Amino acid sequence: MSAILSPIHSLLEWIRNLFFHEEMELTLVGLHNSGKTTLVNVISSGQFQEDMIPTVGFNMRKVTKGNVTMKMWDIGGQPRFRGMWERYCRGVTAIVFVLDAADHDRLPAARAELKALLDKPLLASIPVLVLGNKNDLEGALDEEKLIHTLGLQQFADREVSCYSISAKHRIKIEEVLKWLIDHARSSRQA
Ligand SMILES: Nc1nc2c(ncn2[C@@H]2O[C@H](COP(=O)(O)OP(=O)(O)OP(=O)(O)O)[C@@H](O)[C@H]2O)c(=O)[nH]1
Ligand SMILES: [Mg+2]
Repeated sequence: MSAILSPIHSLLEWIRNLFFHEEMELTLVGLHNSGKTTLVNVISSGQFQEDMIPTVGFNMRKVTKGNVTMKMWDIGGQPRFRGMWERYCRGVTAIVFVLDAADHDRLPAARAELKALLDKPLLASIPVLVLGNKNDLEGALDEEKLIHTLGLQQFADREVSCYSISAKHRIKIEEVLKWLIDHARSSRQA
């Protein structure tokens, strides 16, 4: 057997070595077509599908990997479902806001929806992970540009992180999982 572990094996090994069983509840929100359901699929089964059906309402997926159980609420991003976002974000371990980092025309709308959500007083203490998805596409904004374009500096008084990822090519998925697990731990210790 090769001594060099693939990234996914080393991640699984790292998860198995966690002493505590971590339970976390996440809510994924963001404009439609940003890749929320794709990300949930990639995290839970490793499957990428090109032709996805838009989410109507929401899906819930529970997945256990090693010592970690993740309950993921995946909410539809079409305008008619956005009124549900806040309700599904209340009390979760972390909010994951996904956007299509290559869809420049819709970045202002993504910024406005993110701001409206983070302005909700009941969500003030919940950590937020902003994911600029589809970084495999030409013209996708990198982390620095995302922070600037989304105006993330205005949230300096709360826990907001931003990664540039590709659910399709599994770029930075390990870092996303590590961030989530770290935040599950800190919320348990709080
Ligand atoms: N190139 C590329 N395409 C992606 C990536 N992630 C998702 N997609 C594609 O983007 C489209 C929309 O993906 P979904 O996962 O359905 O998006 P969603 O955010 O769940 O959309 P709603 O359910 O309508 O809110 C699909 O065609 C996916 O194949 C990625 O990382 N790169
Ligand atoms: Mg969806």
